[in-house]
Amino acid sequence: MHTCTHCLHAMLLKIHPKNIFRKTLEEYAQTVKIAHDEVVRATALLLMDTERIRKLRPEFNYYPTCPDADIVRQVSRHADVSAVSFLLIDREVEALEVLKDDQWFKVPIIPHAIVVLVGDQIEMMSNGILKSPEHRVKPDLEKERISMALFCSPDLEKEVGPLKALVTEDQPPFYTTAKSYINLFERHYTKGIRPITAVKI
Ligand SMILES: O=C(O)CCC(=O)C(=O)O
Ligand SMILES: [Fe+2]
Repeated sequence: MHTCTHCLHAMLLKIHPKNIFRKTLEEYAQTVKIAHDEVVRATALLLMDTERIRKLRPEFNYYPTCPDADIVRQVSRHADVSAVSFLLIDREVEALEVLKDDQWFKVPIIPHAIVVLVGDQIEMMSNGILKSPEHRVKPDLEKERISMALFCSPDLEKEVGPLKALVTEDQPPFYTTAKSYINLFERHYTKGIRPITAVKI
């Protein structure tokens, strides 16, 4: 049976916790952690906070050939609720698109490259200096596609909000602080609202 929501998120790790693939995934996650620290460091302003972004959540996406591309495209438009996301996209099927200035741009496939996306929590911490882009997957009608995301976030109990160093008299906070920010996702996503609107001042 095919349903479009079913296309999106298959959590293989949960289904196969002892799978041999788990070891490979753990090694990959260790490597991505190094890349993660580099990315956060490269955003200099966040240097003091690298320790806070420590949670890694893998997610596997499988997109079967889809008879109703328009529905899936609408369902999948979102920004990530992570701090930073690392995406391994399909080697053959170009389908990821990012919204910039109200225009959708295809993300090109570059062999062995990892796509790095700023998530909502970095947008909040940077007080809006870095933006979390909306993106979507435009499924291919003829070819199935897979991708794998590693979402990096602070611990749920950590308060996330604009860093003090980035809030001044001239630059007030544009976001409130929030704990468990990722929990806002379900509530808003189903209504088609970006969760970040809930923390914008
Ligand atoms: O499949 C992709 O290329 C992107 C998936 C995605 O945006 C996500 O899992 O948050
Ligand atoms: Fe995403």
